[in-house]
Amino acid sequence: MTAVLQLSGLGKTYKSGHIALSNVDLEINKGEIFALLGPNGAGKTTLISIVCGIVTASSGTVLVGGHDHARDYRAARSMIGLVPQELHTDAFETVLATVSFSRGLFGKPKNPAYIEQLLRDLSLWDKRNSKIMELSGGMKRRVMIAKALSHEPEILFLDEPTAGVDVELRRDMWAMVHGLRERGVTIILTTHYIEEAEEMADRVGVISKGQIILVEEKHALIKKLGRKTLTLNLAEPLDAVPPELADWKLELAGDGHELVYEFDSQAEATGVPSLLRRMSDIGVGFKDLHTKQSSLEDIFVGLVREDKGAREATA
Ligand SMILES: Nc1ncnc2c1ncn2[C@@H]1O[C@H](COP(=O)(O)OP(=O)(O)OP(=O)(O)O)[C@@H](O)[C@H]1O
Repeated sequence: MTAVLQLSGLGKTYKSGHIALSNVDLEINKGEIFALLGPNGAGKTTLISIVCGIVTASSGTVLVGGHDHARDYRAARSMIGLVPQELHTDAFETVLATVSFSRGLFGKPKNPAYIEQLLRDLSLWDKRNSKIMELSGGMKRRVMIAKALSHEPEILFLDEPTAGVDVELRRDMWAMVHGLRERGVTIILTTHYIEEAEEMADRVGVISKGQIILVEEKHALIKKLGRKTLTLNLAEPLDAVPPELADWKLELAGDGHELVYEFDSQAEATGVPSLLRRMSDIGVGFKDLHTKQSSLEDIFVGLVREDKGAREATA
C-alpha cells in the first residue's frame, strides 16, 4: 500500500501554551477513506489545519505524496482539498466565479468543462450565477465542497462535513465521497456521527488530548474490541441475580424482567451455552433472547473513557 500522507512527530503548542497535538505519527494510504474520531477539543481540526497550511506545526514533518510540506509547500498543498467546518466564502461573488477562482489559486489551467460537471454533480449548476450571500446554508456548504474539489485534489479533507446539514445533502455528500474514492481520491474525514464512520470508513483513527491512541482497520477493530450482549427476557421477574449464576457477570434489567450478559464474542468459550444450561437446571426460564454486537460508537466511547482514566491515574 502506498502512503499518500505521512505525518511524523507532529506537535502543536498554541501561543496560549495549550498543547493541541503531541508527537503524532500517522500514515494515510492512497485511495482509502480514513475517519479521524475524537471528542471535542481532541486536536482533529488542528491536525487538518496543519496539513492544509492554515496552522504552523511546532514540530514534526508532513509529507504529501512524497512532497515535504516545509520545503515544497505549493506542490504538497495543491494535492489537497479541504472542506472546512466553518463556512467562509466571498459573499458578493457568484458561485461560478468563486469556484473557478479557487482552481486558479492552485495554479491549475482553466477547465470550464470540469467546473461545469462539478457544479452539476453538486446540484449547483442552476445557481452558478447567484451570489453566495443569496444561497441557503446547505447550498453554501455545497459551494465549499465545489471549491475544495475545484483543483482536482488527490486528498480530500472533510472536517465535520455533515454537522447540521439536511438529509438530502448528507446523502449527496456520501454518494460523492464514494464516487471520489472510486476515482482513487483519498478521503480523510472527522465526524461526530460515529455511525457514519462505521458505514463509510476503511480505517479509523482515534485521537484524544492531542495524541493518536489507536489506528485500525474498521472491521478488525469491531472484531477485536467488540463485545456482545445477550439479553434474556425472563418468564418470571427476579428480585436479584440468583447466586447459582454468580460465575457469569450478569445484570438484572427491565425491572427484573431481563438478564443481561456481556461476553467476548471472539473468545473460544463465550459462556453462553453453559449459562443457558445452568438457568434451565435451576428453573429460571426465559421467553425470548437476543444478542447485540457493540457498535463502533460503543468502542469509541469506551476507548476515550479508558484513555482519560489512564491519564488521570498517572497524573
Ligand atoms: N488558536 C488557538 N489558540 C489556542 N488554543 C487553541 C486554538 N485553536 C484550538 N485550540 C485548542 O486546541 C485544542 C484542540 O482544538 P481542535 O479545534 O483541534 O479540536 P477538535 O478535535 O477539532 O475539536 P472539535 O471536535 O470541537 O472541533 C482545543 O483545546 C482548543 O481549545
